[in-house]
Amino acid sequence: MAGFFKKIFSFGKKEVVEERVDETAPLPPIKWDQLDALKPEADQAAPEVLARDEQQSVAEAAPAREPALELAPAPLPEEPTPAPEPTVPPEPEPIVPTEPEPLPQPEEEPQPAPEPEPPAPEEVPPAQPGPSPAPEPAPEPVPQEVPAPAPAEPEIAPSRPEPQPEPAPAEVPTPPSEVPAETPVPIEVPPAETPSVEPSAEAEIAPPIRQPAPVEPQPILAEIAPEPDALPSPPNPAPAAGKVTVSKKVEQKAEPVKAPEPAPRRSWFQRMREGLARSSRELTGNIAGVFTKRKLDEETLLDLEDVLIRADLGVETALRVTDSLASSRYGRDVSDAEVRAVMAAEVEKVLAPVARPLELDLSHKPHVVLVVGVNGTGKTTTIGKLAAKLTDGGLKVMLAAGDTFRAAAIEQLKIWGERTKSPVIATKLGADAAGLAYDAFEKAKEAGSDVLIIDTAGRLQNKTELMAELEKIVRVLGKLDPEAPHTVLQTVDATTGQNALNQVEIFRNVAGVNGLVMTKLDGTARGGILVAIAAKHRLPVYFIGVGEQVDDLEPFSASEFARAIAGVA
Ligand SMILES: Nc1nc2c(ncn2[C@@H]2O[C@H](COP(=O)(O)OP(=O)(O)OP(=O)(O)O)[C@@H](O)[C@H]2O)c(=O)[nH]1
Repeated sequence: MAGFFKKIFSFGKKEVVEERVDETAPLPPIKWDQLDALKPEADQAAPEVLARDEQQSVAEAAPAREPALELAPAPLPEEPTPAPEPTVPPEPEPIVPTEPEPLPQPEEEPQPAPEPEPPAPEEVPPAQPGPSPAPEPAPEPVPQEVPAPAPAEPEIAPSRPEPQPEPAPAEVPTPPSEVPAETPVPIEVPPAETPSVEPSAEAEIAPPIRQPAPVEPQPILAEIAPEPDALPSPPNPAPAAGKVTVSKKVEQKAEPVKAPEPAPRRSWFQRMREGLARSSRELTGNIAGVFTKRKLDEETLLDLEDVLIRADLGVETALRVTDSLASSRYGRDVSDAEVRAVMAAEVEKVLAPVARPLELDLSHKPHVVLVVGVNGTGKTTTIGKLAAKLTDGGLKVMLAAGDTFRAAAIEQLKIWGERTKSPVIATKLGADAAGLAYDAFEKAKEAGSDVLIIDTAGRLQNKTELMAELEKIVRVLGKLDPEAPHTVLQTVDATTGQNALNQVEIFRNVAGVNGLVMTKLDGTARGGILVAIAAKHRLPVYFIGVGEQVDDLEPFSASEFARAIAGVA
């Protein structure tokens, strides 16, 4: 003590602070009376508050002790030091026993709590200043200012129930944005008053906290909204699926059928040239490649020979062209145009003998035309086209459905008969074709027909049966007229290439073919095969087919075909 007073008088106020730390052991007597007067309630509630604080949260207990420490400084130098001492021991003591206690405490307090709750809404206006958490710690640390905090304590209770009613109904619908504003309030409120209000307050406070939950159903409604949007959409797919798609398909199928109808406006020569354009482009292009800045020598001649053979013109025609070039232009510069001109001339020479018009001997009543050829080469179509020409020329025509193996072939011929106003003789499917030909010949005689055109099957799958059938037809017709059939036409599909040569060979031997119709010259790159067939078989080529329409059958012209395939104007 002596040292203590010495330092006070000698060093003054500054050193007083240092001495407090040094002399902690001996302390002046504490005026407990004054302290009790200052905080009558706090003394008793102190252990309870500590228990609450520890149980509820450490953060809450902290402010409760701080006021106790602040109470000590009130007596200035003497009290500050003792303050921490008494407060420190009570803290650990209540911790253990209070753990079970806090549970009953909230139960006891809630009973008085409900009482202030009802008045709470009435005191709402005054409570607003009170609800601030500040007053709660204030009463304990500042007993001198008791008047101000003292009333605040009773107000705190009502003020806390106040936020409860506020969030309950009114704030729930409000957006979650209000929740953060309220969150600070519940954080400060719970320490002292929550126990009394917890049962009801939590139940009521929960809703605002659960506000996001009620908000969630709203987005659910929003999700439901798009569904009804999908409902109105059905009207769109309905017309789209029912009308648009179907109409498109129909139009796509109808357009190509309607397209060929206006085709007749182009001349057959134009269609032939267009059809042979592929053959011509390939051929002339290759020729130009051979004769680009090159003199005519053995090598160029061999190259040209290869080009012509690959164009299906045949070896004979190719040699004719190269021999012609070598005899007149060997060793000289030759342009591709000159080569194409020579080629056109030589091809025309090959075709000219076979390019002959179809002659009908009407002394025969009827003149019998037997049409043969491999399936799909255009027999039935060619018969229809030919019947149209004959009927247009005033001739009386009868048709015979000799292809008894295909119902479609019979029906197709009947259609052509209706178009050309020509009667069609047909029998049941699978009947003897020779017997049908015999009956048709008799009926044509009886009807006084000028021409009888007989369709036949073209099944090369069974060549023996095919040959037997064709031979039988010819034999039966000969019984009625030794010279019948007077004309045997074979349809040759230009797209078949070299195989067409073999087909002509077969049918010529079996049926005595004496004339050809080259079909499908429109749009093929293998038109040169006609030259090869003409050169090899030397059979008359009466017509060429340049389309599927009734007027797409044209007389064959050697010069026009030669110029078209050679690319010569
Ligand atoms: N582009 C084009 N198509 C043709 C020509 N000639 C026939 N056609 C088509 O070729 C297909 C076959 O013709 P058809 O007359 O049935 O041939 P077919 O030899 O009678 O065939 P089968 O009845 O099976 O023996 C059909 O779709 C015809 O329209 C033609 O010159 N040019």
